[in-house]
Amino acid sequence: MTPDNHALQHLSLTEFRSYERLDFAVGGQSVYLYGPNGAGKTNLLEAISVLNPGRGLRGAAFADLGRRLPDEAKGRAWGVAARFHSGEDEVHLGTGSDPRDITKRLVRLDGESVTAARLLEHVRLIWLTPAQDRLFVEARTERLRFFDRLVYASVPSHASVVSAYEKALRERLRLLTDAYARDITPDDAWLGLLEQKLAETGAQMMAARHEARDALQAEIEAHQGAFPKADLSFTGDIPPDDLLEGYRRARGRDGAAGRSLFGPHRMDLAVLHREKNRPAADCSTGEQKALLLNIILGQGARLASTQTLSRPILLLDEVAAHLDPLRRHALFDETHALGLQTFFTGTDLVLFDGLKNRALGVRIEAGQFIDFVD
Ligand SMILES: Nc1ncnc2c1ncn2[C@@H]1O[C@H](COP(=O)(O)OP(=O)(O)OP(=O)(O)O)[C@@H](O)[C@H]1O
Repeated sequence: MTPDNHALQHLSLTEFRSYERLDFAVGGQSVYLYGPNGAGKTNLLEAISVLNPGRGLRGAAFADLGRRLPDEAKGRAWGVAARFHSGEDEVHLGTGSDPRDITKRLVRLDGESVTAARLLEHVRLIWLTPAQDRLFVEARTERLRFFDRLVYASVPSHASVVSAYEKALRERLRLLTDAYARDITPDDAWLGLLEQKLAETGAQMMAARHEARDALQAEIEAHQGAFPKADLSFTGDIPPDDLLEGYRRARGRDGAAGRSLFGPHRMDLAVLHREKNRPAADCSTGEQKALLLNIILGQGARLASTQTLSRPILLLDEVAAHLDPLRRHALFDETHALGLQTFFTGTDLVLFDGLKNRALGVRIEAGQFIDFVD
């Protein structure tokens, strides 16, 4: 396979999880990592996943990512560095512990300190992990977070809009609960400003979610794959013009409840198994996984079709083992046809038969690369 120009070429880890040091010449290829439980396969995917804003694919705090020996109380300072080819240029990205505050991380782009949001200009990530197997049955906030991640892969500003919204929401709630506890009237001018900000960012947030949903659904329609089609919609949608008044009216209730009960943060992603006409939550475990893959591949197609230099990266942790051979091969074919740089993990080499000559195979044992299979 010829290395792709716009893909991840090289990855280095320093004191990251179980890896003291790792230099991996990815060469722009798709990769399958195989080896026994606890070998360090997911840790490697997690290292790639921190090349985006927010937490990585395990949702772990940054302080927990550093290598920690059994007798050490806390993790060491860690770092992940990656080299991409973008067109004619090489791009060097790095992220790791902030020495001033281990709970934070620093991000570098070609040696310069930048905000984490800048990573989205160069790395477009999608991931699917065993933790997401329960996505359709767990709390609404997890589904929304999952969907927001799909949104900001194509609309990078969505990440900062969501965080500005959440910050204003927290401030407003603090004012309201404080006023409620002390039985006083909250500062109207201050609340008004916060609600103005909520209405503005809330409207932007909803618009971006709808746009992403429409684009994703269009890809799902266009795609004749082996996975069942998902119909995506939202519940809890609010007309943007009603936002400001809605927050104002919810003040008393929110202060008393200690929760923000009104706003687009309470939206939910509804997913229907089209063929069965059944909500995803009522589908079998295998069907739910297949629906998720339909969504993930739709997202892959959506990102692959947009004109940017970087090739989307797909991280699929322990996905291959859960599919029957027909679907597994379909997954290999589809990710390859979409031109995604995919990282698969699994315990057995035999799972990846269908990837011969299309991906680089790496055997991992106890945090060491043991063997390469081309
Ligand atoms: N901060 C850390 N420092 C040192 N080791 C760690 C740290 N965090 C996790 N580990 C260890 O990393 C090892 C590898 O974990 P990982 O999840 O990558 O395994 P895996 O190969 O994906 O296994 P499985 O097939 O069971 O999913 C585990 O034994 C875990 O205890």
